[in-house]
Amino acid sequence: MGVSVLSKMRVYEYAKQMNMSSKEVLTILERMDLKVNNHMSVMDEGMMLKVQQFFKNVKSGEENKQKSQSVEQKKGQTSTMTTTSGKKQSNQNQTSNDRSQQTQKDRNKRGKSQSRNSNRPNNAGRFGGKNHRRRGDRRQSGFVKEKQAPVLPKEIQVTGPLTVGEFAKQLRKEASEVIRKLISFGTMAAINQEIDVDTMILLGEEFGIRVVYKEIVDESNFEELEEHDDPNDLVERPPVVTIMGHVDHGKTTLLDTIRESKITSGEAGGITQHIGAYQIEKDGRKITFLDTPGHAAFTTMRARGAKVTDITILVVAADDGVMPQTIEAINHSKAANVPIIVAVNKMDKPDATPDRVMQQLTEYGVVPEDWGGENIFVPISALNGTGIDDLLEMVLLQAEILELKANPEKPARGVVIEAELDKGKGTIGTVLVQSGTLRVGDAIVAGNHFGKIRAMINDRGRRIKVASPSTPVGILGLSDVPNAGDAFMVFEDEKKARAIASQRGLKEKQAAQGTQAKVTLDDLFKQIQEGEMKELNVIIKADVQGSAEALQGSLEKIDVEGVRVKIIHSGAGAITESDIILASASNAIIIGFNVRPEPNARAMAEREQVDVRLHRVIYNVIEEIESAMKGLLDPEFEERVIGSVEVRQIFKVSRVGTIGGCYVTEGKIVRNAHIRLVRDGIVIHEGKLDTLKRFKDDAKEVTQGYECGITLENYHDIKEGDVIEAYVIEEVKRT
Ligand SMILES: Nc1nc2c(ncn2[C@@H]2O[C@H](COP(=O)(O)OP(=O)(O)OP(=O)(O)O)[C@@H](O)[C@H]2O)c(=O)[nH]1
Repeated sequence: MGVSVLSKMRVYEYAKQMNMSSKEVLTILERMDLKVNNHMSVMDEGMMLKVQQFFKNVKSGEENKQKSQSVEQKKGQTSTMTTTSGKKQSNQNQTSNDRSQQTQKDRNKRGKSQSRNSNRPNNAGRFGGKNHRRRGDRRQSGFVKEKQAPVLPKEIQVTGPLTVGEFAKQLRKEASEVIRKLISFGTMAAINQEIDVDTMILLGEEFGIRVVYKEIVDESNFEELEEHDDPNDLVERPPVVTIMGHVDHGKTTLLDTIRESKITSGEAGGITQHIGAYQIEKDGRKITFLDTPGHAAFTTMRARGAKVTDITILVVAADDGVMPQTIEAINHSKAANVPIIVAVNKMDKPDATPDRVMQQLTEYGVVPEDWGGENIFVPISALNGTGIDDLLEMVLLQAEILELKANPEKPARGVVIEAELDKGKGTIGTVLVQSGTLRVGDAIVAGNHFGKIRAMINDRGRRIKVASPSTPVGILGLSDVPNAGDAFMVFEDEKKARAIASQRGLKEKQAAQGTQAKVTLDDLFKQIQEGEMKELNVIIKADVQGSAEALQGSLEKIDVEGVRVKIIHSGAGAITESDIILASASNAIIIGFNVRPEPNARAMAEREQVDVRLHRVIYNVIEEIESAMKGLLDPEFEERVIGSVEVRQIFKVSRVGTIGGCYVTEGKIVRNAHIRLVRDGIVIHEGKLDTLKRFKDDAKEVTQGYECGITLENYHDIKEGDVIEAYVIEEVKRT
């Protein structure tokens, strides 16, 4: 840098000389672990040099990245003269360019003079006057070298994190300017480092440019869409309650009692319609109950990603206490983060012992408030109705704590509770509206199906026209039957709904197809030729992470006539069942590098027809895959595993070495077999047997279920628990 430095300077002086704020300099010093107290602290020459070096690094990084761009710019400067060195000059330029349109001659003239201007190592134009020239000089030679000042955008849109360089480009600013602003925020970032949207918005404000975050929305994936509501639009919504508990503890009786005693006001006399959920009113406030007792429905919904329940009522019979399904219900609720209210039922029975229930439940983390816990316990009798009012009050209290809210002023979204095909009416589905308001006539997608809502009925069998958040409602008009737990959403019209539904159907089909056609190296060439294969999915399992990475690097370079290898998973360790599941689900082959499949994984690979290739030399893996892609895979020999033995004891004998006391767990082991020694799923030695003995005698082979003594040729590091796999090499006749 061309800045003249004294051997010592105070931070603020140095900052001034560098045309920076003291805070910026302090931030840099702090990040570089150069301790100073404040702007009055003294910096020595070493410190100054380090700060300068930092800027040099920033600048060289930026220059490398923008090299090609700057070449272009230079070209532009000499040919069209529209690029200048400062904002004001840019404006002047603009005017002169306007004027220059008069004659070609004029343009050429001005061009020459401006070309000289913009190549001068001086930024005078930026500060618009002689007085600032010195300062401009310093800037130029020191930190920010502004080559251009294009018209700045008023607003830019970003869709996610960007690197400093990319963001600067969008702002039409130099990256170094952005870096400098970041430093003033106390953040040190290099040109290639990513910055998040919030930071971009802040930076934008600093530059006077509005940064707007624009979400890329895949509407066909609507269950993943997050709700963004203005808090002012949110209104209270009724809680949605699921009743769970052990068999015969009184779930159905409780659901019936509640329904009969507390039907929504104004609807008395209606005939109960089973639609999978119902709503009651207590003290003018509503509660929605899912009508399918037990945790099966709860879990099915959750497995499909739906979060429906706000509160669980756990029914425990006071005469029976905590039973297996009580515990399951607790675990399901906890896993879903749903608060539990305990209804201690059958209190009318003489042998009811509620204290015992409370005591038992504490063992599972469900503790009454009186005992310092956070669960509400309500003694009830579902049969004769005592305690039901208290229970409902507690539900409302819990709902209040949860502050359940939704925005009713938008198209509805929610979950399918149940659906079936009615011969006369077509698909009848019950949906729970979770946000927005559902209306007759709405175009809707539920699961992979679409439709226009022809009619809606409530849990009293009455026709209704609108359904607000937390309302369960039966709908008519879907093209087909969706699954319980499927998400639904309203779209602007039926055409859009149809398109979204078909997109979702296609996605599902593709996902399902992926699990069917299994790729193997043997038929790879055929599939490539038929144009079915553009990418070979591969899972790598290796003895150590390093070799997995090396193999990954080599395989990713393979390109045979446009077909490439895609590594979908790689890791260290034995090939496990979950590797096989992944391979099967994603139509991949597995490469084991110095590792073996676990016994269960081996069986599963056979069942799932997953091609598992085992190797010890990277080159061989690459060759095998390349050959398979070219249709040249035609090995004349193939290994066949004949048996597996487990080392159960170790004997060290001088002059003989280490003898493994073994047990044949699978197949047989023969004296002249090839072997590999496997420890924790990893091949640690490959070679041949030296001796194979039954008791004291040499044996030619030992079969499954028998013990034997084994020594290996030139290898003595056998350990208890090792597995010795025996195989033979056989000639393969290919058709
Ligand atoms: N005495 C008494 N009996 C009750 C009470 N609640 C339920 N019962 C009886 O207990 C038995 C089982 O009740 P259900 O409501 O069917 O129990 P559930 O939990 O729904 O049972 P499953 O549907 O089999 O899981 C029935 O005979 C009910 O009449 C109660 O508060 N007191």
